[in-house]
Amino acid sequence: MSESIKHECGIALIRLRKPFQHYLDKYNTPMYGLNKLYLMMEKQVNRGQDGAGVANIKINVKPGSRYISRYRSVEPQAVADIFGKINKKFRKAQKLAKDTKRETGIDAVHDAAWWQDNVAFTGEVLLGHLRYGTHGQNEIENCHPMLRQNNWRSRNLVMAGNFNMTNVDDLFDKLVSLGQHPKEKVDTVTVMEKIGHFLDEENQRQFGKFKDQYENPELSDVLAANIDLKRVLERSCKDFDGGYAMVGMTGYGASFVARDPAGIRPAYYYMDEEVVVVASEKQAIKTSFNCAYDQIQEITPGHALIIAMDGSVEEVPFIDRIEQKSCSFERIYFSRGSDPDIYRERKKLGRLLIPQILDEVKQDLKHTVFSYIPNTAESAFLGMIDGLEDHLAKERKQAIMEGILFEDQLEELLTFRPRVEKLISKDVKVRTFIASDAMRDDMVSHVYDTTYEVIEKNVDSVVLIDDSIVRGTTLEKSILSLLDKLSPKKIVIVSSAPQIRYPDCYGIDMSKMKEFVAFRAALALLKERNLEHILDEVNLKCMLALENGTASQENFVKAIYAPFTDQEISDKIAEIVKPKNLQAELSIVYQTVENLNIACPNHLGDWYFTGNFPTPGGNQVVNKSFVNFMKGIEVRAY
Ligand SMILES: NC(=O)CC[C@H](N)C(=O)O
Repeated sequence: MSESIKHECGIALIRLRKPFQHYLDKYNTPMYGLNKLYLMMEKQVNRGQDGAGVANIKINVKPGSRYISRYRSVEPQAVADIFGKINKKFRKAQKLAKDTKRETGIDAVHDAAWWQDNVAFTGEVLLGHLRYGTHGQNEIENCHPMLRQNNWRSRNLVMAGNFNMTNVDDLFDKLVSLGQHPKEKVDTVTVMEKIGHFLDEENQRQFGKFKDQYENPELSDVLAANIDLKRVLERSCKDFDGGYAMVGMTGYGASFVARDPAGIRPAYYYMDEEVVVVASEKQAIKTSFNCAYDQIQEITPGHALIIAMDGSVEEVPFIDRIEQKSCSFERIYFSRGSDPDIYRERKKLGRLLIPQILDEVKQDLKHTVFSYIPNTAESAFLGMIDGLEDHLAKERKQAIMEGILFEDQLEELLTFRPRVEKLISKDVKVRTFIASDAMRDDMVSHVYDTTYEVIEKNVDSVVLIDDSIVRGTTLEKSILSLLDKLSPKKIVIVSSAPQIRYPDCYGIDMSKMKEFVAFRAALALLKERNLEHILDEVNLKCMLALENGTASQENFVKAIYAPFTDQEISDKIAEIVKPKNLQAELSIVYQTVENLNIACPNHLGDWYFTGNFPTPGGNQVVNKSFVNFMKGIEVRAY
């Protein structure tokens, strides 16, 4: 994407199912799990750049030894920073292990017990998280995994998630009404405290059951063997409204990953005899464990994958499912495009745009050059070119069938290829020099480089595909002017995603209406057509509904867009982003929602395009977001 919508988060969980000695013997390193975790995290840095964190639990430790380790970082290269520290620790430990051998004769280097007794991060359960915050600042305290500690092993909880709750304020109030005094309002803490509260209760319940049968020191193991995590999740998550893939590790080594009932946020898992792993993206699992794609399963929405202390696994329902609406933005943009399904879907998105594009260039392929915004739009671009080839094949077939061609015409018809050029490349280095003064816009325009001399001036049209257009600022401030320097007759900007009209509230940090160029277009059209009273009407409805607690029943903001066709909004967007001195004609083509649903049939969550929120809390957020806009308040609406 030429302008980034803010990313979300990524999770990675590994459970080593065999004794630690197995990995030490087989892979000849005490860092087998850590190395895999590192890989899974590096393969998901696309999901969050604010910070990262890892935590580790050792399952069999004597009282008095540490069994939870954690590192977090908000450095620019957070994952490398964390693993750099861990590696340093292990280098030191290797040395210590060799010294131990020399001094005592014990072969510490190859002894799992030695490693687990002496070195942190040698536990069997490993959790990694990449963060792009939707709540709270980008600070180390807000980085996951978060800890809820207790002297009872089975009451400890370590949590991380890719999530956003629409009702986190209500959840917080509930904690207070339970008599708690939370030390923070950060959403991860709130969610963890909620789950932690019911974990405590479950501990108490089991304690009550067994306290007469066992001596207290034995109870720790008895509790661990009997805690019912499904029950804990059922009780704690029932009033969550949001999108989530929440990972929890307990102090005794059992872990879980709970996925929201509409399957909004992604979560995949793989297991074999050695490991159980969970990640936000299939590709991270595939590359890290070299398994086959069909061995990687999706966690069923409304279900939790529970990995018991003994390494056994079950996938259990913990909340009633609602209509599945998995986030389509994962497919369009967020997730890595090297996942074969996502790659195919992105190509299809490009291909489905062909009829609209041909209309824009009046079928004149001889004078049209196709290109793309580098990186993320590449697959959609390839699909678009496939679509053009199909279109040409059809034309050839028709002409041949009609049989009215002269030899030179036939020659031309058979040899014609779509004109594909790389017109724009990204010059990443320029970014670091961007200053916050009057030079900024000029500097921004140099983040991209253009290729000259491939466009026939004032004759050719340029079709440029991007994966989405949120604010339109990069188009306005750099891309359009750059393209215009090539002097095309017309510029057609194509978005492989539909118009972004509504905020997200399920994990993507995109919550302010004013930021969306589609919203600005609707505002401009309302003004032009003397329909501005609609703004006040919607505002009143939203405010009333928010006041009397019915705001989650309906998305009133849809009325803002209702008077206009998609085309009218697209045309207005083109006007808004058009730099004043642009010579070329400009139009913008957006994917239709119907075609998006065709291209990504298993990811029908499209609330940011349609306003159809999958949970009631979504309506509440969009209504509030609108009221905030009208009041001129620039805060997140959840
Ligand atoms: N994008 C996310 O999933 C963010 C997780 C969580 N809401 C946070 O802000 O830390």
